Amino acid sequence: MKACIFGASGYTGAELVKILHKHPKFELVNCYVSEGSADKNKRISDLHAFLDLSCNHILQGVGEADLAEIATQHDAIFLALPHEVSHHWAAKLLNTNTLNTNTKVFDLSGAYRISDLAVFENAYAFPNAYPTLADKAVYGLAEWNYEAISNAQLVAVPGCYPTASLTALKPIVDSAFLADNCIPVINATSGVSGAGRKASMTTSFYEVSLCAYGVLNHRHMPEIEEHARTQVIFTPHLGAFKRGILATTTMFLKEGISETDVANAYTNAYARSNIVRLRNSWPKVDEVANTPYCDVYWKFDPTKRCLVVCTAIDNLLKGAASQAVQCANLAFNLPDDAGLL
Ligand SMILES: NC(=O)C1=CN([C@@H]2O[C@H](COP(=O)(O)OP(=O)(O)OC[C@H]3O[C@@H](n4cnc5c(N)ncnc54)[C@H](OP(=O)(O)O)[C@@H]3O)[C@@H](O)[C@H]2O)C=CC1
Ligand SMILES: CC(=O)N[C@@H](CCC(=O)OP(=O)(O)O)C(=O)O
Repeated sequence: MKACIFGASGYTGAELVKILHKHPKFELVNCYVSEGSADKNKRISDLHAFLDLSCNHILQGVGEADLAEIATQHDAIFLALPHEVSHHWAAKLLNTNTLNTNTKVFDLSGAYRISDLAVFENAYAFPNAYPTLADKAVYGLAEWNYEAISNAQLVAVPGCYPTASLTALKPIVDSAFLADNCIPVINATSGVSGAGRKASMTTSFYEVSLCAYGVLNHRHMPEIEEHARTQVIFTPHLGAFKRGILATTTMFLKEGISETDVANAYTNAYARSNIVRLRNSWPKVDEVANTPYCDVYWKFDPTKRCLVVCTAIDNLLKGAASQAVQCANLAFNLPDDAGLL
């Protein structure tokens, strides 16, 4: 299957290049940046020296006028672009007049993750101009949506914090174990690569120090709430490390739920997955950095009825690029972990 990446010079784009270059079934044929990009015409392995030298794709500058033709040339199209750009470009690429019947788009941005368009506009500060497409987009939380992803033409790959948070929340919420009136509390810390490659004051080396941000108004809170089907209190933090997220989710469970019930909920939910790993000790970001895994560990106090769950992922991989490839694998009838482990 022929694949291409838009935004290949960015942090998640480069991780996609690394995975697809070695993937047994996808052939990476084109890597794109914007028409005016400072990185246009550079070799991707010169820009990101962690890539194999054999990965010698030249970054091609493209604009909206090129999309119709590009859509006919690829089976799998990965968008590692800013939200506003993905929002328009996914719609252009999926124009039914130009689309190969089998072409599928995997959008790493937040443009199509929230189905309620008023909630979306409030979180992203721009309206979704393509409600029909938004309606068709499938949320790519791989372990929870195998079948819908297999049949999707547009997959909205989840955000990094929502991936870590939902992996902890969903086994409990879907089992109806959450105590009445309990609003789960999620505190999560991300490395600076979560903010992307473009230089900014907040991610500059001298400025970064462990700190909360986006308190009670981060755009990932409504994304988590929609897909967990519960309200949450989500507080992100920026940590002084490069990659990884540790999310700690605290919730109260209904009376009568036992430690075994909790263990069964997680074991059953992730029995099929080689990517979500139920651990025997508290996960660390360094143990998942540069891997596609999501590590999970919990402790339940039946007397207090309090459950604390820690999940750890690499924000650039399970939080973005490797989950996008998990979705592409499913969409092309491959095992979800093909080319990832
Ligand atoms: N970083 C992370 O941990 C995660 C990121 N995401 C999402 O994935 C997407 C990519 O993120 P990330 O890789 O971090 O971002 P980066 O800032 O590192 O990369 C963005 C890429 O988009 C390209 N780009 C920027 N503006 C335009 C434009 N107008 N037209 C075409 N291309 C453009 C850039 O190249 P150039 O400007 O040179 O053209 C670059 O290749 C974002 O939507 C982000 O929200 C999702 C989950 C986790
Ligand atoms: C540390 C940091 O800045 N993280 C980013 C989240 C990155 C992510 O998941 O991206 P989406 O934008 O695709 O949702 C943030 O808080 O905005």
